[in-house]
Amino acid sequence: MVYGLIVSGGKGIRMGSEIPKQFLPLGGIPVLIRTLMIFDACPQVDALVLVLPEAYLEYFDTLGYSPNKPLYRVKAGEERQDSVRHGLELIVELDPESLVLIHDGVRPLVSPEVLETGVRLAMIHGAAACGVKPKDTVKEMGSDGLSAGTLDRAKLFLIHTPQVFQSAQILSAHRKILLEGIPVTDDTTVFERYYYPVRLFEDSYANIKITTVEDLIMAEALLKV
Ligand SMILES: Nc1ccn([C@@H]2O[C@H](COP(=O)(O)OP(=O)(O)OP(=O)(O)O)[C@@H](O)[C@H]2O)c(=O)n1
Ligand SMILES: C[C@](O)(CO)[C@H](O)COP(=O)(O)O
Repeated sequence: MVYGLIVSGGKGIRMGSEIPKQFLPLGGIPVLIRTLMIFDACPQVDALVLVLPEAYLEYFDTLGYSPNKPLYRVKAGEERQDSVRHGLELIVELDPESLVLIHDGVRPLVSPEVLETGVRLAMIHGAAACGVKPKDTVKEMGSDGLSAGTLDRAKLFLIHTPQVFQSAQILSAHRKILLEGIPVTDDTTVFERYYYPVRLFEDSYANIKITTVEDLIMAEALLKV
């Protein structure tokens, strides 16, 4: 089995909207529903696990979308890594041999090709994640606000989601990092700490994470391309 784990349990503090950003309309359709529709239409994905804030577990029904694939709802945790772990616990209980595509619910412009490539590469290499090369020069900045060198762009990769793993391995890695008390913002960081390097592959620059108001404006524009 291949599961799509869509983490949508955040508060969207940086967006500053009344409802969490995953429920805001993008071209008339809530951000999260756009993301779910792409996973629901993906032939490589068998079932969906959706992580939601506790207060929005039932609110989801009011959005009027019922996917064709089985959809399981899971309560979010305090941080993203807790939400991911909650989803993985259910997935491993359902099928310990499965693959999982972990994806931010607030990346509604992900392409079907990236889902397909992620699954294919994870089947070959064990784990795969998409991202893009930086377009800007990247500086290090000291705590004094002064420049402290320039990083070699050729060696840098800005990581996106989906990130694809064997469900049991990534759950075990998440449990270990929790015990170590290390905070993380993405799952490749967790995986490579206890297993092996992740196969990286290029994504579209359009697969943005909707974080602040500017991102919503950009996403609206990208929908028209
Ligand atoms: N406790 C959390 C925190 C985040 N997420 C999800 O992880 C993805 C990426 O997180 P981010 O953009 O940081 O979302 P928020 O945490 O909602 O944003 P903010 O930090 O501005 O509050 C989002 O789909 C978000 O809903 C989650 O499932 N559970
Ligand atoms: C997982 C992620 O989307 C990869 O770009 C990102 O790390 C999430 O970070 P955030 O701090 O939770 O926005």
